[in-house]
Amino acid sequence: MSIQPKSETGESFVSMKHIYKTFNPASVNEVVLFSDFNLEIEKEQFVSVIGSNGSGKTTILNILCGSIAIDSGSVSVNHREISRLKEYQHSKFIGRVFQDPSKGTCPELTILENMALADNKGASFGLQLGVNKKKIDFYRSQLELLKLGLEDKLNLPVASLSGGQRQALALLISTMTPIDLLILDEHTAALDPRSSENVMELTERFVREKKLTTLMVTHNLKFAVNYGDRLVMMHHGGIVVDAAEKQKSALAIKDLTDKFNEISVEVGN
Ligand SMILES: Nc1ncnc2c1ncn2[C@@H]1O[C@H](COP(=O)(O)OP(=O)(O)OP(=O)(O)O)[C@@H](O)[C@H]1O
Repeated sequence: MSIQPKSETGESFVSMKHIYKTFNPASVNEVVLFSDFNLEIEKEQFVSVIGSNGSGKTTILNILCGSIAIDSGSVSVNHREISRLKEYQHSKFIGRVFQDPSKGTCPELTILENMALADNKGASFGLQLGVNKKKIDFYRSQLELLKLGLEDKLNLPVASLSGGQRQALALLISTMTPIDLLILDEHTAALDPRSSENVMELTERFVREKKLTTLMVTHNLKFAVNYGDRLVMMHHGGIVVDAAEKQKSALAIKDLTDKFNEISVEVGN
């Protein structure tokens, strides 16, 4: 796979520059997390992020999604500064799949209703079922991509699906409309080993077929090594390993466990 070059301005597709972030400043609970943190991601690159507990992985995702404000620095996606946008505005161009399978979908709604909601980016779905056969056919064809037989269960409430099926549906829903960035927030961590393998394989297929720029946080070293084009390891708000292409292909889980012994990262789920 070829990674798209930087734009004419030399800026990467996703860019976090000179980020400073302190939680609870000037209090006993003060946490100085980022002091001049930088991360650049090229278009269509699939980056896995691993790291010690509290190293700042989730905060990076929250900053990109607008749920945490930075103290200073700049954040751009698709060459547009986004750090001052409201959180809801981010969902128009960023898809996020969470660890908790109940977060990406509305359990009490059917598969069809969930897809219609996502298709309208959360606006009242007002789907006129009788006249909107074209849309339903489209949703069915999208569900076929999952190879889980859900295309024949459109009217089933999402609550009755397994965790793995829900995560697959959440992945589909978050990438059904065009997005600039896909964020995977430990999205296999709550699944059994077999389901997490299946969701990971589906993730890889979607990322490649839909040419998605992707940032995945995981505690699963095997997934970080086996999937993606680049592996970033974090510790104490900084990047301690950044391996891409040949360097990443040469990485073995043992190299990472050795490196991780000192920063105690769980291996596997
Ligand atoms: N909203 C918040 N308020 C106060 N402190 C926060 C907040 N969010 C994160 N932190 C602190 O920032 C640090 C980094 O947290 P973060 O959740 O980003 O780490 P992480 O690398 O995702 O950790 P883990 O692997 O344990 O999920 C932690 O010390 C955490 O307590």
